[in-house]
Amino acid sequence: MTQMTEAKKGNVTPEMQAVAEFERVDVGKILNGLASGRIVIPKNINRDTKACGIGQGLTTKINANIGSSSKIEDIDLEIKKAKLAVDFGADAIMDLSTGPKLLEFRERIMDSVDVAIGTVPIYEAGVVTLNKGNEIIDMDEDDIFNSIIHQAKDGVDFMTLHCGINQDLVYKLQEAKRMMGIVSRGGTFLASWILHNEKENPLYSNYDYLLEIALEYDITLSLGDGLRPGCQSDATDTSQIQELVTLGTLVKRAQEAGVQTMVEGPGHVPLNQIRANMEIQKTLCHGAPFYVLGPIVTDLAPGYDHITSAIGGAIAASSGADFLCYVTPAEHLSLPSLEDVKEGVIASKIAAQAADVALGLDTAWEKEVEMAQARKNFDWEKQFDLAFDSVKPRHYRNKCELDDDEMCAMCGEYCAVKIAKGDF
Ligand SMILES: C[C@H]1O[C@@H](n2cnc3c(N)ncnc32)[C@H](O)[C@@H]1O
Ligand SMILES: Cc1ncc(COP(=O)(O)O)c(N)n1
Ligand code: MET
Ligand code: SF4
Ligand SMILES: [Zn+2]
Repeated sequence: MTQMTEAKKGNVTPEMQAVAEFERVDVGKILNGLASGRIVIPKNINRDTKACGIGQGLTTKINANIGSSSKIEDIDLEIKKAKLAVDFGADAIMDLSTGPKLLEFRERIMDSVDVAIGTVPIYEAGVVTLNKGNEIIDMDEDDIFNSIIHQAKDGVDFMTLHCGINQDLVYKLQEAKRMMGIVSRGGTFLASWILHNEKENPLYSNYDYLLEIALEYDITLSLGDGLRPGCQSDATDTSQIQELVTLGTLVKRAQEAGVQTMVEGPGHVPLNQIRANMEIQKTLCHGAPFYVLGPIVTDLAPGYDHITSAIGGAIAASSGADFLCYVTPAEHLSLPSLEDVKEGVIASKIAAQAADVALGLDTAWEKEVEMAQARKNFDWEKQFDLAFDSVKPRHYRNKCELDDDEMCAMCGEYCAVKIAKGDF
């Protein structure tokens, strides 16, 4: 049973009901969205995950990535990051750990938050192989599928699976002479495996087996973009689009099988190409929810990539993307700190809300109206309460002590809002 197979039968699950109430839409809309593959609710049958709908007509959701790397492995810090991200409004957490203790990390992280948890099982397959003293290219098909099954049993709700990066596309990429080659970690694991073993990507050749596993546990597939562009000049190139065409065929097979499916997208994309990218994805991928990383709209701001991504994310979500993967100020430089996680989540929340306002969603507009009323009424506590970050604005407000609540230190006595209040 999956949320999708139930929806196809016309059965409303408690998760569909919860999503409808949260979004304040008719449950029939959620049912139809799930049945047609335009909405997903990532929730493994083995996990008590808070229901969260992602897709057409729903508010834009955001994901925060956390996890260890081979250079930094601190479980308590990663758990703090996961909790902080959820406190600041992350709808999902991806554990992207690749440190030697990744198995223990995933278990502890899954226990510490109740939002949907995503992973990239090929990382586990790779790290387990390395831990045995072998190279990543020595993985066999069983290693890959065993990681997927193991994580499915453990309750992982959605999985990034780079099913579209097949042998043909890897050879074509060698001819294409891209500026940045491959920047996807899972994508490089598989591409180098394909080249060295001269074999087809098992996630592509054994896709039907993958669908069987997903169906059994209700794993939401997040079809990975192994060939996403890693710089502005690689965006929307032949390799990226060829992979998307392949992903479109895989989406259709998953939807027919009753497996919930999203598609992952770029990456690094010039602002003027974002809308077209979203439209092409929706068309080629049969309306499946689109989960984008950024997009980063200029590569000249390392240290500020939460901003380059929020700009791209706002355009993306207002033109069709449904799920934004946060990017932190540490992107391209290091593992994020707690402060970086907070900034990444807030930047994504800004992008999501900006898009939802542009899309005319009632729930988004109501909050905007409430904030305007609080500003007009000089209700500072209400403003802090409505803010994505309630600490920072309070700190600014308190920097200058004022004996009058009806102004701030910007205009002081000449506060326009105060002067206008009686007359307008
Ligand atoms: C694909 C995306 O995942 C991010 N990413 C990869 N590994 C981690 C990690 N351990 N913690 C946080 N983010 C990570 C990259 O920075 C990129 O933005
Ligand atoms: C939106 C999105 N895209 C991709 C990945 C996986 O990362 P990678 O492809 O580098 O393994 C991810 N976690 N989220
Ligand atoms: C180019 S470094 C890898 C992560 C990167 N930001 C990306 O687009 O996927
Ligand atoms: S430069 Fe850093 S972020 Fe980019 S792929 Fe290499 S290790 Fe990952
Ligand atoms: Zn990048």
